[in-house]
Amino acid sequence: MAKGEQIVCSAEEYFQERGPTVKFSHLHYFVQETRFCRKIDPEKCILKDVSGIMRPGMNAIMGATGSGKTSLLDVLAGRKDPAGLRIGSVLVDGRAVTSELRLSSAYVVQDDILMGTLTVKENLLFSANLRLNPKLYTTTDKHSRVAAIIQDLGLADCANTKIGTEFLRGVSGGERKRCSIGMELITSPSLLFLDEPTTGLDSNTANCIINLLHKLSRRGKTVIFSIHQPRYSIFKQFDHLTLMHKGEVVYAGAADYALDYFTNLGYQIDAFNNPADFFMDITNGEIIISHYLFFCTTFCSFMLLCLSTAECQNELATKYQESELCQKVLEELNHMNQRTDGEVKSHDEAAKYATSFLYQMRVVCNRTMLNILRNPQTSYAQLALNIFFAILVGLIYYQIPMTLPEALQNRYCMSGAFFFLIINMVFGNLSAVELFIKERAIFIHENSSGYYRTSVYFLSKIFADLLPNRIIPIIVFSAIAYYMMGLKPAFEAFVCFALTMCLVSLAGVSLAFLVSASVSSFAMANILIALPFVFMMVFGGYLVNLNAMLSWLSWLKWISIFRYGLDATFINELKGQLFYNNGTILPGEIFLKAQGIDYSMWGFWQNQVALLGIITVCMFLAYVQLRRINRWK
Ligand SMILES: Nc1ncnc2c1ncn2[C@@H]1O[C@H](COP(=O)(O)OP(=O)(O)OP(=O)(O)O)[C@@H](O)[C@H]1O
Repeated sequence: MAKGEQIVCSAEEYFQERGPTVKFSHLHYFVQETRFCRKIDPEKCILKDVSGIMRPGMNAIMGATGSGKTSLLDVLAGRKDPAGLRIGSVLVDGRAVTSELRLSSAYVVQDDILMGTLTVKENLLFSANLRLNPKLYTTTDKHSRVAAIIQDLGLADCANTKIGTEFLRGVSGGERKRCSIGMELITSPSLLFLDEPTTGLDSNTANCIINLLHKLSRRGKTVIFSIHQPRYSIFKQFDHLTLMHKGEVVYAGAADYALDYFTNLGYQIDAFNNPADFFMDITNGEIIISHYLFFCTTFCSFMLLCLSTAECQNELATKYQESELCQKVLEELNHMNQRTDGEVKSHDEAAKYATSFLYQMRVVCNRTMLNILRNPQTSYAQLALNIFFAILVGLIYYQIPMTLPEALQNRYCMSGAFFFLIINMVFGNLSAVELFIKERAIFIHENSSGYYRTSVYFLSKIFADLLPNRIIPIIVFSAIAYYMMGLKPAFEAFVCFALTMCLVSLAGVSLAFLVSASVSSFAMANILIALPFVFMMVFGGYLVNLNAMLSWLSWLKWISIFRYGLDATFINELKGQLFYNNGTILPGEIFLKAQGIDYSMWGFWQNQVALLGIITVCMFLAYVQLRRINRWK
């Protein structure tokens, strides 16, 4: 397809490709439960011998909570850990589910995962920019496609409204859901999975969403979704119904035949009852086969009834498996399995992204910067905190004299200015632990849907966080504190001081990033970050004489951010300075020697190199941790 050929005015033309047929046979899915980090035996089987065929149209998966709807949907969409699928296979148009297939289909998660500070249109454009190949689609094409989707989903009125965050009221729940669906429709997928698209919406909005899906299905798409308790106007739009109970299929077939099927089994629907509610009542055991009613008149029969009701629920799955309906499906699946036996074992190649690394970098960095600009509280707070502490330190240690003993006491004694500065640099960056935790869900969703590479997300966050939240406030902090305290007047000395402060701060930040990428809760992150900071402070060599106590732990000073920061600041300040004591002049080097600090040129720069080393190692490990995040549902 040549570039530019995609400029289309109507959404209709985007959705012409016919959807695939999804066939799955004898799925047995197991999960390993854990308690106190220990595996509980035996494994839990959450899908038991589930088979079916879903063709282009509206395919609903219904069932009570915990019946296995989402699990089945995830297995079909290739989003569930394949290790749990012990028996059975899923074929999409006769092909096994690979990463490529996963990326070409659409998956709308239950909790809408959208960037709250961006408008509906900006979110859709973000998806278009990253998921449409720029070699095939011009910027105008992408804008046309976004406009068509906005029109098609009825989002025109709120196109320029922000989605909303916890601090900002944005679009309504229904508009949010439609925007989530739009994000997936950008690639005009022929196969669409939706996890409970109507949950949490009022009945009218739910109706609108289902109407929209119905419209898509009539254009040939295969729409597969899980749902519970649909009202009748929604239910009647289903083409195919899979009814689940405790991980087993109790009915799979045409939605409009389901009522006849259960009536044939002996269940009677009340007049005016909604068939969807009726089916749910049957699976929950609240409706019983009519001939059992006879026993209900006596207590004895009541006991019998209870037994038969419990049995009845398990029997539903057995009855379905024995039914002609199921036999037909199995026959068709057997036939297909024989034909595709060789093809199924095709290996899963790494998915290809629609856009290059640099292009992704540009788009993702733009969004991250926009997000920071529209949600600047953290950046403002960081800057304000640094200015406050700089003025505080400046006032406490205002114009430190060059006469002893105050000159040295105030500079480097345990309670001195430098220690205070370094502590502020390290602990002032605790907010960095939220970086990867806050957006974990959005990263997992977008990364596994093929928006961008992990490295792109990592680098964009690092650049976007480091500049506004770390480097700029620290330079401001250094300038205020340095000149208020009256430290060495040479400008180079100030530059070296500011550089040391930046490196100390970045070392603390990189450790926070590592923790942030490794855990998913703030509470855990706070515990994990406080521990190494306190250790580094204690074993930095200034609070405790390591040779006198715990000498076997003295090696910890080599990984102490505090030690490198303090050594560098002392050398920078004391080297070449003269101090006065009762008429005698003492060079700063004497004090450095007394402390055992190497004040040569390398002696100073080795601290910066060590800090850079800590930053590099922690950043690298943070990236590795981000890659290791479990993407399976
Ligand atoms: N990773 C897991 N570990 C333990 N149990 C699990 C896991 N995944 C699913 N289950 C269990 O499998 C069963 C089916 O879960 P599933 O989420 O598929 O149900 P559902 O029908 O979609 O429910 P709901 O409507 O509440 O979302 C539940 O009992 C659930 O607790």
